[in-house]
Amino acid sequence: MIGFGYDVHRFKEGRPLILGGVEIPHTHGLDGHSDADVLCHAIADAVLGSLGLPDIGHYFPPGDPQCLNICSLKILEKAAALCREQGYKLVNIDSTLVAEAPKVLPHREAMKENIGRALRLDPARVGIKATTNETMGFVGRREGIAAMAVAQVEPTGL
Ligand SMILES: Nc1ccn([C@@H]2O[C@H](COP(=O)(O)O)[C@@H](O)[C@H]2O)c(=O)n1
Ligand SMILES: C[C@@]1(CO)OP(=O)(O)OP(=O)(O)OC[C@H]1O
Repeated sequence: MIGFGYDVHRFKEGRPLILGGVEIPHTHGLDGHSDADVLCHAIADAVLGSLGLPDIGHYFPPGDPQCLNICSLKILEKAAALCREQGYKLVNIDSTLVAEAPKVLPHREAMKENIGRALRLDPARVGIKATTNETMGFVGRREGIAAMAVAQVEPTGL
């Protein structure tokens, strides 16, 4: 079974930029109630979607004081735990970050390690790609970063 996830967060000055659990040096971070890790959020929704479960807002309600600045790797840990509880295991993840800046690919290996650890998945099975939006739209105007992800799961018995 497969699932798809999409998320977007707006840039905000004075916040750290966290992507895939890695703090990436940049002029702006992303705004959010959590750590605003747009990549982890998209991947979590892809995992939850593959199982037909509700999205991350159901498990981590927006505005919930317990979610304030939460490390989004914890959200991935929860999604992976739900997957195991349902009798499924993750096969692989693929994802794309859409950001005009900064360059994120230099941090790819560190992000893969973090995400693999949180999901209990071999980092070699965590795909992370990046593209600019060629200066078009809100991403092109450097207003924020978007992320898309797919997840594949299969029954544990296979
Ligand atoms: N935020 C980004 C965007 C892109 N990259 C890398 O640059 C390559 C070229 O991107 P274009 O949008 O100009 O085609 C892309 O394939 C990525 O390898 C990046 O690291 N960070
Ligand atoms: C995880 C949550 C918790 O507030 O994080 P946010 O930073 O609000 O991010 P968003 O992707 O807008 O919604 C998901 C929320 O459930």
